[in-house]
Amino acid sequence: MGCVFGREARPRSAAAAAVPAPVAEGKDEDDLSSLSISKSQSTFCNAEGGVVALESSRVEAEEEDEVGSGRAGVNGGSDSLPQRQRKKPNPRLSNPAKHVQGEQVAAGWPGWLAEVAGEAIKGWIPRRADTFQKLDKIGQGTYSNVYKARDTFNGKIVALKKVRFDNLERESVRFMAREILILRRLDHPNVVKLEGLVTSRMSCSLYLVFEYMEHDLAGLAATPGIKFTEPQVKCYMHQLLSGLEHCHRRGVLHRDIKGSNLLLDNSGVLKIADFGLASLFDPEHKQPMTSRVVTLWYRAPELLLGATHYGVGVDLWSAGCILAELLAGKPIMPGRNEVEQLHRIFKLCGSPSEEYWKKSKLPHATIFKPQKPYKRCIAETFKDFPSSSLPLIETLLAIDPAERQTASASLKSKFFTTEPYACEPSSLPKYPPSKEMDAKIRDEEARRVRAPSGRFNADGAKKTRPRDRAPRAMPAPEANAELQVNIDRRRLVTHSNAKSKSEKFPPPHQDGALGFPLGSSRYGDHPGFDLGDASFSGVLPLGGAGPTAEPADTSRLRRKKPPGGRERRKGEGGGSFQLG
Ligand SMILES: Nc1ncnc2c1ncn2[C@@H]1O[C@H](COP(=O)(O)OP(=O)(O)OP(=O)(O)O)[C@@H](O)[C@H]1O
Repeated sequence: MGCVFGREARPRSAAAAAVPAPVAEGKDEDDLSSLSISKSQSTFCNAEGGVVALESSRVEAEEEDEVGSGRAGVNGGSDSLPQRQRKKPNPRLSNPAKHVQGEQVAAGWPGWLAEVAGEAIKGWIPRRADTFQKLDKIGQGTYSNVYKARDTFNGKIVALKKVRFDNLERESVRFMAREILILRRLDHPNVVKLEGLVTSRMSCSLYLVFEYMEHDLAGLAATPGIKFTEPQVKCYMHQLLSGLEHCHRRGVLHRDIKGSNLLLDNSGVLKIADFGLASLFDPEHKQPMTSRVVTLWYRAPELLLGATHYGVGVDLWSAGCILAELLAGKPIMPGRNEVEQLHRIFKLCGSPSEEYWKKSKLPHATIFKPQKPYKRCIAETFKDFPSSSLPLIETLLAIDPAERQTASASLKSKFFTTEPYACEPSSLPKYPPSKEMDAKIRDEEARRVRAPSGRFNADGAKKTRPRDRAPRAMPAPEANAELQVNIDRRRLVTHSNAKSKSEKFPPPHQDGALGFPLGSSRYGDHPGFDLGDASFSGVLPLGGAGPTAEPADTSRLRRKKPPGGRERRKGEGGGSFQLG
């Protein structure tokens, strides 16, 4: 598909004349070989010696000034940013001047990208597409496909995340630019590294180049026969919290911590990935943010209650859910919708104190406040967990985000300082491929094998009962709710449909984990939560409650399926093929 967005910016510099037009207009976007760029542009965009290196060393110096703190307040607590960092312009809003755009186009970037996302690509040069050999499709996200590929320069295996811009809306491009800017800010062994970008002037897609990671924690945890020991859980959690500590120190909230976004390589190293929902935050200069983030099962109560000023606590809540999930062997609060999710939270963690209801002034407090308070029962529920894990779970799953520990403080907790200690990542077992996608394929395969003896739908497909399906966490229904165009679009949708927020989630029959009882955990059984409690009668408010509390983002959802139908599954599509 050719570009329909914007005009190709005319290079102004003399160097621009040396940049030939690409030859690939109209070719299949999936085919990297269709992109052709001149030799003069073939420098790898890993311009670590340029802007990235400068940024990196500056932030590093700032990070050293940081003092890890104690509590994660609703606006980031004491995990605050140093003064110098705060003075930087908001990269979400700034874009280089026109002459810089011209230079970027001269360097090989497409005009549509330089025009809208100039700040994100600043100092980088696009990598030639034909220097990668695509090997396999390894993942599918809400707005991207992820491929395993070989870098033909050095033979290194990488992951290429292809972001499509089907209709090339500026806001979608800006949104992706935010992810790139955030990734460029981060540099830590437990955070996935953006190694470069691949694009062409005419193609309407962009490839993000990442180091390749063999597994993700959700896939691994769902692999039959894999049970994590206490030292292994400590090892994963230590890495997760170290990565989060780094993100938070650099002013980044991830806002979608869950197992499938925690990637693992064959040496046992865990890296936080998928910064598509991440946001920059500055506790000193509060900006309202959307509360419609984080996959439901890992979503903090303040978000469910509509908070628009929140901080690092939202990621730490998710980390608490993951810790308990790793020990329990299954998700601990698999709610079907926001009402049920909040109910599960209150039943396990207790309902908020009167003081919290008063001080927090959360938008949905009046709707969700239970008629009678719930008592906290984490210790009883998880009585068979290792005892040193309980204080950490207690603090990470604190209802009041001000009482939730920061990542830095969590890393100093008894959980990590008492025996048995975390094992070394390199001592973790070597697992077969185990992405969440592999787990889904395995489930589908198992269903297919069972199909002959089962009942069939009218269309001949085997009916599946909820308990046949593997648990699957529902992603946040929106991604870029802070972007005005999406806010406006959602307002329109809201007013025309007048649907409740929960209706935007996949209906119950699409979710395999519904009513999943909390039983038979690795560390003993704990009761499922009875949801038939008359004292909790939350009704979700209708949309239109304000710009940051709107229903599903349509642009991100729309991108979920590529035009033209069925996705190739892992292993399909003919093995290795040369791209260039
Ligand atoms: N560096 C990597 N190495 C290997 N696999 C990866 C890598 N990055 C992503 N993947 C795989 O691709 C999947 C989708 O990637 P990612 O989560 O970044 O995309 P997304 O479109 O932002 O997804 P989501 O819908 O979850 O927001 C991941 O769950 C993972 O299995």
